[in-house]
Amino acid sequence: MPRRVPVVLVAGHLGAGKSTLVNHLLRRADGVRIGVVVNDFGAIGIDAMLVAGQASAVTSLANGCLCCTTDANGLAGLLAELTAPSARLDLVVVEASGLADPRELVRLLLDAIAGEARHAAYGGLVTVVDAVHGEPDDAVRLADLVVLNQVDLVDDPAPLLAVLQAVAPGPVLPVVRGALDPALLVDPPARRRPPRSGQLSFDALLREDPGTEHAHAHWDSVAVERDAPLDPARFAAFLEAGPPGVFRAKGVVRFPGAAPFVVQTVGTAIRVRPAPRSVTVTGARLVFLGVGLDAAGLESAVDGCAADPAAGEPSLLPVLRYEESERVDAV
Ligand SMILES: Nc1nc2c(ncn2[C@@H]2O[C@H](COP(=O)(O)OP(=O)(O)OP(=O)(O)O)[C@@H](O)[C@H]2O)c(=O)[nH]1
Repeated sequence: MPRRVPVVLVAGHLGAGKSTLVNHLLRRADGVRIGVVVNDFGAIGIDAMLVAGQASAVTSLANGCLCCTTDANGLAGLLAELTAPSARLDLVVVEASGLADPRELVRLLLDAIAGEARHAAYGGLVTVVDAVHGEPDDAVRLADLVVLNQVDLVDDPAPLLAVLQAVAPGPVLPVVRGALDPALLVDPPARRRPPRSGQLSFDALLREDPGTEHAHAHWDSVAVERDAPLDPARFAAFLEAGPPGVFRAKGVVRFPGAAPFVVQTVGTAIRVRPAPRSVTVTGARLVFLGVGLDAAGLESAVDGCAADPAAGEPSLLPVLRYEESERVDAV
């Protein structure tokens, strides 16, 4: 059955390192098939990438500029194609022009998902900030993930990091040369197989060359499992608040008197759907992915969502308002 393909928006000022980050994702895709929408083909060296098989699909908007696309048509049609099951992509990355208004971009993406691009899912707004000139702006305030790039060019990135952390709703990840791990954005596909012994894949060969790439910046994942069911209102409030440091979360959860649900979040964008019948969980099985995660804090926050056995069967409405249509499987 087809699944939804996350679409990630990459925003940031001119020269912040957006193309460098997209390049890194492509080089280090490690089996994740990435489609890219760019304004400027030159910046990424797309032709070379297609020849080398690094980019699975690369395209640009007809008028060449995402920030000038006011109708969802240009973007929605493009995303519908890239996320169609026949395109067999795992992730689509849209690199915005440095001039694009991030709020407008997110609106365009959500309109596209609600309309023509029905196999797409919101994959998050990733805002690239350069450590030399960066400052908190709208793109930071809206970001699901802030990538603080070019930290090699400053003596101490800590003061700007603290400022960004204070205003950004999600995590801030300090990196050099856009070294963001695609696995933070999307789960690596199950079809990926290790290369046969004695033979390096193209991805692996690229990784072998220490001159081409920096290692991914460090991020965390925390798994929390509980046997008892959760309270829908408490759990929804926990997700809506955006647990500190979490970029995305996924898992299965059971509420009193109901069959289990699959839950996925990116920032505070929440999606739930009934779990397949094969899923047997009495409480919660959740994984949180982010930066600087506090495992004990997340565990106690999930404990705080426990249902009160004496309270009977609570209403599922606080959770069901995030239920997605049945048209396609979730990611
Ligand atoms: N020293 C250093 N240079 C970097 C880093 N990241 C990117 N650069 C360089 O910074 C310049 C700008 O990077 P780009 O990736 O083109 O920036 P961009 O945000 O795509 O720029 P526009 O497309 O003009 O908006 C390039 O020369 C990169 O090689 C970094 O972490 N450290």
